[in-house]
Amino acid sequence: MKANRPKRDVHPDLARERLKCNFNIEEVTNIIDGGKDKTLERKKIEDIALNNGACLDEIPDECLSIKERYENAIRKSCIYSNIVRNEMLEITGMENFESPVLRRTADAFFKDISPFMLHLGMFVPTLIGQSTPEQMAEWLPKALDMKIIGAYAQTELGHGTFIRGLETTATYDPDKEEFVLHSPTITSYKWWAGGLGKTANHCVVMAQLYTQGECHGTHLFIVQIRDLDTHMPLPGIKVGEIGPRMGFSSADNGFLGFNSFRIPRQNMLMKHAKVEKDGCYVKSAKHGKLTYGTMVFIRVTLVSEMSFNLSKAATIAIRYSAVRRQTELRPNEPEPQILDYPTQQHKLFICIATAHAFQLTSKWLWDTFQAVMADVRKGNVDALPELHALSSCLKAVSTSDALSHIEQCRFACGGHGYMLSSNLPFIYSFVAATRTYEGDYTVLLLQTARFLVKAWEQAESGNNVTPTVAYLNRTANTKRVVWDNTHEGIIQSFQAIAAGKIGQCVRSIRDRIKSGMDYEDAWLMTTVQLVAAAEAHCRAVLVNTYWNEMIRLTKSSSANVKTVMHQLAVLYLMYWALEKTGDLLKYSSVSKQDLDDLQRRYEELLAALRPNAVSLVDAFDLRDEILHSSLGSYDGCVYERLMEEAQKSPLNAEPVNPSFHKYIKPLMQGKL
Ligand SMILES: CCCCCCCCCC/C=C\CCCCCCCCCC(=O)SCCNC(=O)CCNC(=O)[C@H](O)C(C)(C)COP(=O)(O)OP(=O)(O)OC[C@H]1O[C@@H](n2cnc3c(N)ncnc32)[C@H](O)[C@@H]1OP(=O)(O)O
Ligand SMILES: Cc1cc2nc3c(=O)[nH]c(=O)nc-3n(C[C@H](O)[C@H](O)[C@H](O)COP(=O)(O)OP(=O)(O)OC[C@H]3O[C@@H](n4cnc5c(N)ncnc54)[C@H](O)[C@@H]3O)c2cc1C
Repeated sequence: MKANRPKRDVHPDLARERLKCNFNIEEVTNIIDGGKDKTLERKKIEDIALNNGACLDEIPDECLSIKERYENAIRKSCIYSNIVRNEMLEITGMENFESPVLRRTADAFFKDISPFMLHLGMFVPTLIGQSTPEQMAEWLPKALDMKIIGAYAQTELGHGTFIRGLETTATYDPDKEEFVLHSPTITSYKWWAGGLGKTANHCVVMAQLYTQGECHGTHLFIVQIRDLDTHMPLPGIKVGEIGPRMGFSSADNGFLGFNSFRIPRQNMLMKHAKVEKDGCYVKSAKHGKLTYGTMVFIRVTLVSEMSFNLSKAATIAIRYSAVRRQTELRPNEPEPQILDYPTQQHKLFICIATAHAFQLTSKWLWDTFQAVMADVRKGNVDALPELHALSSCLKAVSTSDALSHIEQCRFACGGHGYMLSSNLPFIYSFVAATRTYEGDYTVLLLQTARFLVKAWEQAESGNNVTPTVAYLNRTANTKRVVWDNTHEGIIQSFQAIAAGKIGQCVRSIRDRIKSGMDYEDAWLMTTVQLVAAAEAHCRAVLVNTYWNEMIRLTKSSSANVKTVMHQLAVLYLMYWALEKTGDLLKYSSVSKQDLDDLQRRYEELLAALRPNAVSLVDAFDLRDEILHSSLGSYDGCVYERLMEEAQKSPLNAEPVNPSFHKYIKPLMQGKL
């Protein structure tokens, strides 16, 4: 089903906005993409995938029934994965199958989500990260060639966060050289896995491993759940879809139960531990948590995923705000564009800056991840705790911030932002899930806090700590940092806030232990503060990384690009400094006058960025097919598109709905 949309002239307000631009848009796009060559590659891939128009639906997805929506998503997933398999991977290379470009291009096909997303997003990365070379040779080509379709079934009805509490068992039977998978209770049913309900024929299952009468904790197994020909569930497998959700409507999130279901011994993913034929358990992992590797990988990728979602929301809201006019400022003057209101700029410019902050930080995080993984392959796991702490807090804070900024984008679009055709509700509900999945916000910040408390104790006793907490060596024993309103001063203040909060947590725990509590209770009573301390640490990492990366990446940029990139980074620092004035007053020497000055400079910066706002979102270079928005298209023809989308409502298919004759008329006539 293809729909041909009329080509329209660009709305004069948007055209005027674009004339005001004073920087080279392409240069900024190149910085976001990671270089000119990357931009060219992305555009080439987008052309291949999108120029055939396969992404457009005659009937909007949201007007379909649950079943039709799923079937349409599968239809498009097959078209899309064929394009990926036959054309795109040739350009990106097989090793880059999870490239953000593929992810971004997929959005043009799926306003919501593809049922294949978890196959490529988690099943394949788990095969790569957790298999032996022999297992990889067996499974990976089939998975990449879509000969098998997988899901990642870890979470159960009773446990998502506490992985050690999972109940599914995998008991080794040495006589048959098989594992017996079993779901002993209702709470042990696998629950939530994307693509598991109806699509997948295989999945990775996390289960408690039992061999020679002993439990060795959770391990990963690859399990075929459906017949490859008939697609019927195999005997011993109970599988289905979990029901309607806030978003992820077409991802057929599923449940799965095992009734003494047997799989060959070779189906345990044995990179980090194995079970010999005789049932002997051998652990080769140098770190107990390496089986959690796929989660760390996804947490790392989610930071750039948040940048992408925020850039979509910001593009929609800013283009709309340039076209929308509301309220006379003075009698008989034309109504201003709502983008001229500083309150609107306050809601929206931080979204552009945050998309940049997350994008630049995500590249740095990705490089860190790659370096740590290279060390792990050589047997050195020393940097794993820091990577876990870093990926946990950046996943938590980036998803949470993206969610609240996207909600601001919706507010910024008034009533029309509430329309599904604006795409903002889809973006919001997709991002809402990211705050929970792959580790809930609070839970992950508490993981970071464990690392920070240890680092603080090391710094306190004069030992050097790892790079991302190096600021503790400088600040752990200082009371308040001297306020300085330069960017260096603001970054140091964020580090002082983090150090101050971590130190306060350590003191609270110690005081509680002194007054008779054991360590676990003292920790538990301090968790509200610990979450705040981990968030503060994450903010310190974000402001520092964003600033340093922005300076590094604009070294050879033209003067005006340097200026606008600099303005965005300063805006980001100021926004968060003003959000955290209470903390600044507590942990720095900032005065009321300093804060008033900061507020004024922030407002001046909003005004300075105003003429470039539309061009800054143009620099995200998001094609209309990817935006899917009646409010955010490049031409700005908002009202025409809203009307066009309204016509597609199934309720408009007939002038009078049958319910009038069945119910309303009898009610009016007193005959009901
Ligand atoms: C054709 C169309 C295709 C279209 C798509 C194309 C594009 C494809 C590409 C897609 C790319 C990107 C998109 C991605 C989308 C993904 C969608 C994902 C959907 C969601 C999936 C899921 O949610 S899967 C389930 C995830 N579950 C969780 O995250 C659970 C959270 N819980 C935990 O992680 C853990 O239980 C815990 C960390 C909270 C606790 O674990 P545990 O109890 O075992 O540990 P302890 O608390 O006792 O800690 C012991 C020590 O271990 C340290 N630790 C813990 N974890 C780790 C780790 N991972 N690494 C290193 N160290 C770790 C912990 O810190 C403790 O240390 P000490 O303090 O030193 O003791
Ligand atoms: C859209 C979506 C897709 C998903 N896809 C998959 C998938 O493909 N595969 C898969 O295996 N799973 C998947 N999940 C499951 C997801 O990973 C879990 O829901 C997530 O990890 C949270 O776990 P939970 O649901 O058990 O929450 P809970 O842990 O029950 O959390 C409930 C509340 O308790 C709090 N809490 C829990 N533990 C603690 C603690 N120790 N300290 C303080 N507070 C705590 C949390 O902060 C939260 O407020 C998906 C979930 C969603 C929403």
